[in-house]
Amino acid sequence: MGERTANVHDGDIGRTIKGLAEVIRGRRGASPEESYTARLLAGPEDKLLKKVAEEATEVVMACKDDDHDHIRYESADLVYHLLVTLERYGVTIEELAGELDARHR
Ligand SMILES: N=c1c2ncn([C@@H]3O[C@H](COP(=O)(O)OP(=O)(O)OP(=O)(O)O)[C@@H](O)[C@H]3O)c2ncn1[C@@H]1O[C@H](COP(=O)(O)O)[C@@H](O)[C@H]1O
Repeated sequence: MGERTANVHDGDIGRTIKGLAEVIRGRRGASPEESYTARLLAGPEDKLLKKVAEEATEVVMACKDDDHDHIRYESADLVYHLLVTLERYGVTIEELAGELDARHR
């Protein structure tokens, strides 16, 4: 975990998530040898779905340890794998935002 550190951020999570989703979309058709994301998008469905479950479990375990940095790190892994999942199954980031917005308006 230590090789990646938290950056101070301007708080525009929407821009960050959208940018990452665009990078992930751009990996469709990329070389699986060169891109982990391309492997998740084009490889066995179960490989991706197991990663989502595994990363969610890691977030839970970090919470049980009350380990702030680890929670942040594992949550980033989970969000990334969730975004890859949305891309693979054709759910856009705009649809996700619409779903969330509809719940608090
Ligand atoms: N945000 C991420 C990101 N978060 C986590 N990961 C990868 O997710 C994997 C999770 O780590 P694990 O230790 O659980 O798994 P592993 O042992 O490495 O791999 P497997 O067990 O799944 O085979 C690691 O390989 C991480 O590098 C990510 N890989 C890519 N991205 C983003 O995706 C972009 C495209 O990356 P490529 O995949 O290189 O095209 C990058 O620029 C990043 O912005």
